[in-house]
Amino acid sequence: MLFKVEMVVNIPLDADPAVMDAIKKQEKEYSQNLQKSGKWRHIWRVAGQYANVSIFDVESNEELHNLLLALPLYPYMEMKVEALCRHPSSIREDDR
Ligand SMILES: O=C(O)CC1=CCC(=O)O1
Repeated sequence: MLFKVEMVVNIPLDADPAVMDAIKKQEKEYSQNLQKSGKWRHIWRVAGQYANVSIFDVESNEELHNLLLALPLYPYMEMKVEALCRHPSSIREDDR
C-alpha cells in the first residue's frame, strides 16, 4: 500500500540546540534504515520549507501509523497522509 506523507517540522524557538541535533541524528538514521528496507520509498525536501514529501510502501494503515509515530521528530511534526493507487498511465511496474 502506497501513501504520500507530507511532514512539516516545527521546532520551538526555545528548544535546546544540542538536544535537537541529537534527535535529528536519530531521525536520519531511522529514516535511512526504512529507506534501505524499501518501506520509505522516496523523500524530498520541499524547497524553502522545513518540510518533506515522502512516499511509503507498507502492508497496512496500522503499519504506517506505527512507523510515523516512532519518528524521533514526531512530537515536532505536523503530518498529512494520503492513500495512493496506481495511475492507469504509469509505466512503472512497481507502482501498485
Ligand atoms: O528534515 C525533515 O524533513 C524531517 C525528516 C524526516 C526524515 C528525516 O531524515 O528528516
